[in-house]
Formats: sequence, structure tokens, C-alpha cells
Amino acid sequence: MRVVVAADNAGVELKNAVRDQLSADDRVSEVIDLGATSADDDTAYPHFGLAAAEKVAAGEADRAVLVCGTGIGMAVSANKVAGIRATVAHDSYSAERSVKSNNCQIITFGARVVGPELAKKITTEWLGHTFDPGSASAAKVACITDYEAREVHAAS
Ligand SMILES: O=C[C@H](O)[C@H](O)COP(=O)(O)O
Repeated sequence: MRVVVAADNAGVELKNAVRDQLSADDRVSEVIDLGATSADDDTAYPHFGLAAAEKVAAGEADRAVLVCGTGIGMAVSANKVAGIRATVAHDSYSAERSVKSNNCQIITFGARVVGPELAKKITTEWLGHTFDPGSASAAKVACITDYEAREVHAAS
């Protein structure tokens, strides 16, 4: 699995902790760090969130973990990219259901909300969850993707 990580200056430290753990995980073939590299970088969170989501949408990565102060801005930004389903997930159950119910490719954390040990534990568990396209949840997710396909088509 190829995983993108990115953060704004509020999330860079937590992003680095998650990145280092992902790099040591045998299930992860590649970790793509889009920055920020330093808390001195004041590039706004949407730039990182959109770039990471575009990588996933383009098939250049399978999943992403994004970090900002709350996780909210990263989730809102990533969800603007066609084909992306992203959510804040500060607890184990939500992270699991984001994959199994919603087929989310991206989870986000708020560095001002969750500590590094919990974020790393959630990330490790999250890697092990997969969406079942034969599950009852699939038709529900299809409502979202069908709507999106119609909107993208109408706009072109
Ligand atoms: O959702 C946004 C993030 O929490 C960001 O790190 C901080 O944004 P703000 O400076 O606009 O509060």
C-alpha cells in the first residue's frame, strides 16, 4: 500500500510521527511525504490537503493521512477532489467505519485534538481495514459516487 502524508505547520510534528511509523510498517510499500517539512512553513492547509487528495485520486497513492490543527480543514479540502472520501477520525471505531462503511481513502487528524500515540494506534489499525464492495454499504457509497459523476459530467 502506498500512503501519502501531509500537514500544515500545526500538524507537521504529528505528521512526522505517523510518517515514521508508516515507514516501518511491512504493509506499506511507499510513504510519500508532501510536507510541510517544518513548522516555519506557513503554507495554508488546503494546499497540502488538495495535493495529497489529488495524488490518491490520480491513482499515484492508495491512501492518505493528513494533519492540521483540528483535522477539519484537511478533510474539507480533500473532499473537494473528485473521487475522494476523507474524514476526521480521532477514535478507533470511526476510523474502522470510515473504511468499511464509507470506503474513505483518507483519514485526518487534528494535532491540537489527538496525541501522537493515539494517532499512531488508529493509523496502524486503519491500515488493516478494507472496504467490501459486496457489502450492504456499497450501494450507499454508490449514491455519493453517482452524484459526483453526474455533477462532474454536468460541469464539463
Ligand atoms: O482546519 C484548519 C486547521 O486546524 C489549521 O491547522 C488551522 O487553521 P486556522 O489557523 O484557520 O485556525
